[in-house]
Amino acid sequence: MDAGGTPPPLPLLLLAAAAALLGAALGWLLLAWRSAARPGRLPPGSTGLPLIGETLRLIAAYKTPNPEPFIDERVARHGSGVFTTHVFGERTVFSADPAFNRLLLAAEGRAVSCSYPSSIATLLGPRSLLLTAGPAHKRLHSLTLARLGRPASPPLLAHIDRLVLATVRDWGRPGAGAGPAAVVRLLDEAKKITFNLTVWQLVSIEPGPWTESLRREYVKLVDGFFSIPFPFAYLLPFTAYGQALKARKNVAGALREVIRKRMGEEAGTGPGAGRNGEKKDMVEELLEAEGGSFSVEEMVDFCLSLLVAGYETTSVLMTLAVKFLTETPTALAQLKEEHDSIRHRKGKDEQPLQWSDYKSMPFTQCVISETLRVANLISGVFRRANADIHFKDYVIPKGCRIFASFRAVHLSPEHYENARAFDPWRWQQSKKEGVRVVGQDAQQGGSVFTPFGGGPRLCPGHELARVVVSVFLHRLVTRFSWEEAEEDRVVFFPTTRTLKGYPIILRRRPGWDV
Ligand code: HEM
Repeated sequence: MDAGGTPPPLPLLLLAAAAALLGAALGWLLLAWRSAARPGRLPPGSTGLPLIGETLRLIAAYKTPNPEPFIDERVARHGSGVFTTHVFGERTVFSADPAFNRLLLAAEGRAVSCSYPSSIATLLGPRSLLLTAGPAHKRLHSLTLARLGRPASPPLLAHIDRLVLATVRDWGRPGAGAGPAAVVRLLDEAKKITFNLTVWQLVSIEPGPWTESLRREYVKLVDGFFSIPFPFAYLLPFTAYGQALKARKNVAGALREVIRKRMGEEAGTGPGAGRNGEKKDMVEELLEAEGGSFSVEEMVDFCLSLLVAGYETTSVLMTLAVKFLTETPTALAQLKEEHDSIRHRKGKDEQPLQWSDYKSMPFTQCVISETLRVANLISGVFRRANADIHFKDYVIPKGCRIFASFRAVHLSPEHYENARAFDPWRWQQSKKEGVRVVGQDAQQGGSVFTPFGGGPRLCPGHELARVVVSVFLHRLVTRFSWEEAEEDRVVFFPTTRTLKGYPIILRRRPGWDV
């Protein structure tokens, strides 16, 4: 204001605003330059535009068929596999460096903690395994591993086989398609299998009207993870997030009812009612764990986190394995040979698969590893620094968000020859060289190849996912040949999947009628 109290003229205000904006932009540039130039400081980088940072560039890259340049260009520009950017409202250190990723995974719960946006945390529930930390996380994680880490258990393998067979038999039914051919959207079928399997593992309920109605609600809940969490969304049931909150309530309610009923039954039968002392499902495991100290709400959140964690990932893995095989006929032929020989050994009838059969699928394992490497279903994990982290010449300050990109490592020519091609035979080579290639492995293969993460949060479903996909491929390739019903492509935003769910035309193979 001037001495007379009259407001300054408009051009002056505009000038002042322009000066303020210029000042802010200069300050921004200076910060970005400082972060790029000073050793012993933040990793080099650019934080992009004020507020939105590089979010739009990241999203634009992931909306193309080839998102790699977003990371490639920054790694090349800054000459470092660890760089600073600003995405989704926050400054974030991005890591494309396997050594730093390894350090971050191992430091979970100490120097770093996993971090989810509050909108996702609300949908998961406060006691979800994905959100708990410290000793509570440790006991929940080992309980999960104890249950899921034994896919070799005969009842589980037999059940997976039964479930897959029931689904593929449906495809063979007259009416499922024209004549001997049926059109199926593979991703939808894979999701049905995955969901029904998880429900069975949790509460021993077979597919039927109850599981179908649970699944309908569950799908709305999962949609909420990728929607905009408007404030007071619970008052806005027409928004996707509002619907997801309502669906969460319904799914939790259905699980709560089953758990309460089981608590009543358990009180009548006493502990250890399962076969040979083996617990029949996850709820039985929880009811008896730690002297029965888990509350109903803890069990509900726990079951929900297992439903969420394995659903999309395993179903997309199944779908993309088939897509990549279809596009690589020599690999498909080799895979068929492997599975036909198992079937011939067992006879043509529907003898269930056994653990020894699973163990005689070495090429299938190569196909699964390669699909995981190329597809990067979990492209990386977010962590938050609990303390200043020193790596090379850099210091990542306490409180900073960090993204460990598995995708950048898996698709880097520095770590894999011809890294962007689907080549399942590369894993045969690595086996010859004595490199084991599963998640946690401390040897070379494991430290670079981390589709299932690592450290204290290593995916407890990693072996189970492999078994499910192997059984699925076995039943698919021994019974059917197929072709794409229409062109489909892999998309990466908001998650990796195929755009149309991969519709295929299936034909029963002669002599292997369903
Ligand atoms: C292709 C399939 C799968 C992939 C690629 C995958 C990947 C991952 C990754 C990368 C993590 C680590 C997250 C982090 O460090 O923050 C994780 C955690 C987890 N996964 Fe999986 N997963 C798959 C299948 C499954 C299945 C089938 C289940 C169970 C039914 C499962 C249950 C979990 C759980 C409960 C966690 C959380 C562990 C914790 O926070 O302690 N996953 N998964």
